[in-house]
Amino acid sequence: MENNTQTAAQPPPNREEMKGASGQGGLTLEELKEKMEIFAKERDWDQFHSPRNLLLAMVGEVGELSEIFQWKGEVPRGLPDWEEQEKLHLGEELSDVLLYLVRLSDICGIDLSKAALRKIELNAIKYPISICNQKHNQIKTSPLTAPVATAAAADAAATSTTSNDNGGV
Ligand SMILES: Nc1ccn([C@H]2C[C@H](O)[C@@H](COP(=O)(O)OP(=O)(O)OP(=O)(O)O)O2)c(=O)n1
Repeated sequence: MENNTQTAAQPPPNREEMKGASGQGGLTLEELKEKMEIFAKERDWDQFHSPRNLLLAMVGEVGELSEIFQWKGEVPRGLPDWEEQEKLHLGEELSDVLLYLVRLSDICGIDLSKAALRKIELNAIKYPISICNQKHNQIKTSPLTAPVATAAAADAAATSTTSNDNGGV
């Protein structure tokens, strides 16, 4: 998605208008799911929202999200040097990815809230705090020697049933 904020005929909704049914200024996944369902129904776009189409649309939006960071090098957390307009654009692309993900989950009959909570629990089992902290401390105190053997042992303990592809934890 290109930055729609410059071409939109309507002014953007204010904070009150953007509040969800929860009234907290934040939407639940369930509320997002319902909004996407209504959005598609009103336009008779249900017919296009097949699993494959939604997946491809989401991947396309991930590409657009990536373009924002492309060639920038690493950027500090909070993006302190970015213009407000760039951050607005980033929010739009993040939202496109989220909205397609929510819609894809719904169309596939997956309860995304439940699935995500379950996955967090699985992650915690796979990567126990004690082992992760132990490994980080070892790396901090002796970067060139001890970690090699002990980290391998920690990996083996943490990944006894599944592969460890988390990029270094
Ligand atoms: N068949 C469609 C088309 C769009 N959308 C919604 C979900 C996304 O949030 C947004 C995507 O709209 P566009 O396809 O127009 O993509 P962009 O907003 O990225 O615009 P562009 O591709 O012109 O940059 O609209 C949808 O639900 N179903």
